Amino acid sequence: MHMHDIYDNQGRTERAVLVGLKLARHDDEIWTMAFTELKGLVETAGAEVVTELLQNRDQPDPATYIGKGKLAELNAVIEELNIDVVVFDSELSPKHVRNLENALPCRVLDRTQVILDIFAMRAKTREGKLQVELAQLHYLMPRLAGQGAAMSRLGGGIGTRGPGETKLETDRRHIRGRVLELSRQLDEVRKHRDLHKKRRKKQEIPVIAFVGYTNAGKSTLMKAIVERYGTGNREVAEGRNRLFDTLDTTTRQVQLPDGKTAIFSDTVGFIQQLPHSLIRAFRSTLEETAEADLIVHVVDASHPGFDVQMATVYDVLQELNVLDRPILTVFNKIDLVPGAWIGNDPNSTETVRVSATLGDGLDVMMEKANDLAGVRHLLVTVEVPYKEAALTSQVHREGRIFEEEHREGGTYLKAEVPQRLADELKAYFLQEAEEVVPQKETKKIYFDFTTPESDDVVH
Ligand SMILES: Nc1nc2c(ncn2[C@@H]2O[C@H](COP(=O)(O)OP(=O)(O)OP(=O)(O)O)[C@@H](O)[C@H]2O)c(=O)[nH]1
Ligand SMILES: [Mg+2]
Repeated sequence: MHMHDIYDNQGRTERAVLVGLKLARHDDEIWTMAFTELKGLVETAGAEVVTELLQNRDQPDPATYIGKGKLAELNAVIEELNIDVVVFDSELSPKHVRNLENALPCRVLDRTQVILDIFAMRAKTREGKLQVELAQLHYLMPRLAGQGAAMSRLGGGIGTRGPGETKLETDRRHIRGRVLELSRQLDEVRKHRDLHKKRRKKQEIPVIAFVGYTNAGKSTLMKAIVERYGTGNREVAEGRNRLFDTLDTTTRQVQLPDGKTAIFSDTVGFIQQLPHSLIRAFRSTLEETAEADLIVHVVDASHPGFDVQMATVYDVLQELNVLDRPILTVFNKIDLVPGAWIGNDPNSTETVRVSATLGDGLDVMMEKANDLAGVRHLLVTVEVPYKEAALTSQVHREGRIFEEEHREGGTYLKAEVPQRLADELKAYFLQEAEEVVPQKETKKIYFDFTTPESDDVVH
């Protein structure tokens, strides 16, 4: 059971008006981007945005979100333009919803409901569907009073008009029961997945997770990589130019440049003010990221607000507590902005520029991913014969050298090297190699895309 709020019963495209409230504390650029994004979301959900209404205020009106005058104006617009649904630009409080529904002759939605609706349309797997329904119920619960209409859509069997106190209680109990049931079913689905995960861990296969803003190109990149380097199932759905195209996690096996197998995973994209009920419900999907050995942060470098989008992604990653992982930032869609200055990402371990559609930069990306994805490093103490000079210079290139001496039998080295190189050096070990435990530090969220530096210019 899903709420397809945007469609009416006849399946006719609904006519929507967007209402934006710009508060004194809002940053101009970020606010405008979020509002433009809301338009995209409403269209993605299938409605036609007929017009927009904006208001500047210090604070939202405590009763009706927008002021009384604006509300009157909105009423006139609804009448005149034959509007079916009003969409407000942020998450409305239960009180706002109640008052606005009473004051307006059409349906009232907020940004969160639109996102929930898109998720409901997209969910394909059992887990995805359960998660969306759970998020919808979490959103609905505190807003039950006055949402008789919403309840009838959601519950079906429940009476249509409310909110008599008794009915409200029945609704609450019904929803609570459903929440419990959904949580139980989700637990079951997840248990299965955990089994898979354990097996993977045992085989020491590194997991590389794509994260990024919605529409950044994660799926397109996944497809390009799997086509080139995939082993096993190479089917990946085509990326599409629409918001929240991907909801369910796809994982595929890929061969890294050093020959080792890795698992790449593509999952749901992020957005500003990702509804909290959704983060809660999708926590386990998002937490897959927490299991990853490497996080690949895909950025749409051609988007004018890509820095804001990056900050949003880092906010979510911080909430998921995964900023201690190595991060490879991939500036994608570079074909659309050739020569543009892009900037650095102080949060990432490495940066690379690619075009997923043209395939540019993928090999460099794979090499960097290879180096960052949990490749075990070992501290070796060796004496390499002089005739093996190539090996010595390889240690210089790939390792970190702590001691070096030219001895009679060869070059004495104490160095930290990748597992693969340690294997090659095995014959010359003077003592057992030691495992190097990677240092994990929590990074600070910090951005500065304002001052171009000469070596950051893309040629
Ligand atoms: N020009 C250009 N377009 C790209 C590139 N990579 C992706 N796109 C386009 O960007 C749009 C979004 O791509 P997706 O791969 O679906 O994006 P996503 O990050 O998976 O999006 P969600 O699943 O919604 O989070 C599609 O229309 C792609 O064709 C690129 O390198 N260059
Ligand atoms: Mg996708």
